[in-house]
Amino acid sequence: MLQSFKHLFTCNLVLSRSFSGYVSRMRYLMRLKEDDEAYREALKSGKVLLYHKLSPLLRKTSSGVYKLASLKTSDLEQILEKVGKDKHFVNESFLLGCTDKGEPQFSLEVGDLDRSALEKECRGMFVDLRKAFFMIPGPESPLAAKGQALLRWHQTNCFCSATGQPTVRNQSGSFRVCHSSGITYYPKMAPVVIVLVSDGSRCLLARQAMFPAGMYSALSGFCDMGESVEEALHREVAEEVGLEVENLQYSGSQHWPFPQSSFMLACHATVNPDKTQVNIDKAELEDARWFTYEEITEALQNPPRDPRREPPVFWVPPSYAIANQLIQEWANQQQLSRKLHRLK
Ligand SMILES: NC(=O)C1=CN([C@@H]2O[C@H](COP(=O)(O)OP(=O)(O)OC[C@H]3O[C@@H](n4cnc5c(N)ncnc54)[C@H](OP(=O)(O)O)[C@@H]3O)[C@@H](O)[C@H]2O)C=CC1
Ligand SMILES: [Mg+2]
Repeated sequence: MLQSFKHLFTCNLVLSRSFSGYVSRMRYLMRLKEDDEAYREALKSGKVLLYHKLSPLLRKTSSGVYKLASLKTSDLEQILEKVGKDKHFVNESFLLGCTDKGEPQFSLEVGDLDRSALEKECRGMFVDLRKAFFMIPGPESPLAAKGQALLRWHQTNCFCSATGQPTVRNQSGSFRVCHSSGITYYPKMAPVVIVLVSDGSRCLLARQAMFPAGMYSALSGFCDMGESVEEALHREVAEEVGLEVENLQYSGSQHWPFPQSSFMLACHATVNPDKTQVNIDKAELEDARWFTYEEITEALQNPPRDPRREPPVFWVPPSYAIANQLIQEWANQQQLSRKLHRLK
């Protein structure tokens, strides 16, 4: 028996050597989710992102740029003790992923601790996530979002919905179990369709009353139970602006942490250019209108610095939102077809 395990172990080593770095990292993360001992070891050598009441900790670099602060576990233990918390509190961290170099990353909620004392000790500041997205480099946004989403999910899933009994997390935080009912709960995202509708020369953007002043985005909506992406997309456009879309084209997807975790599925679609009259559902939308290529390129080229303080008349969601990707793709497509048209 022992020999066969040994054999398996050797095979795994050989295999992992032949894997690409990406595969090795994914296999490593898989192991950390399942093997508590390996998880504890990883936590000792990993880095932790701190959140205070779900706001991530940022640090200003010497070049004046803000970045997500990730603290070495040993440093964090010392900081915790300085602010009057047991160092073993780091064990409450959740596994987030690992860097390209295979360094494990974790998130920890420290909302019960004194915010300013922590900020001083960590040489950083806790910033509301929406605001942080305007400050940190684009590639850090998904990690900041995931860290917050995972913490929120654990905070709001402490009890079993069948028995009302407390649920218990596994070590890595990849699920929670109710020992009374035996039900395992995994972190969830709600599927949402988002679509940029074009009539060939203009695109349709809308705003909800709760959006920041002047911001217009692509149409979006939660998928109903049992719906396909295509059905949800047709229904949402019909409900919100009274149009029938065709030629659906998938663009990409994104995890979106606000207000709860959504899984955004982004598509392009067209309408018949003779049937573009919008009929807005005022319960959902404050406004929806067609924008020209010139209006869109102007908005893309001049994103507002601080839209909540100085909102422009019209602006589009920032680059970390998948709506921005859709709008950018549409503008590129328009530019190309205009060039081709001129060549004819
Ligand atoms: N990343 C991006 O680029 C963008 C992301 N989004 C995100 O997409 C999500 C959906 O967009 P939105 O247009 O508001 O959606 P909908 O058009 O479906 O309308 C939202 C309404 O659906 C109800 N609702 C809330 N949560 C759920 C749920 N989990 N399942 C079913 N219905 C629900 C709410 O009703 P009630 O309030 O009555 O309970 C809410 O008023 C939002 O979270 C938004 O932040 C939107 C645009 C761009
Ligand atoms: Mg909507």
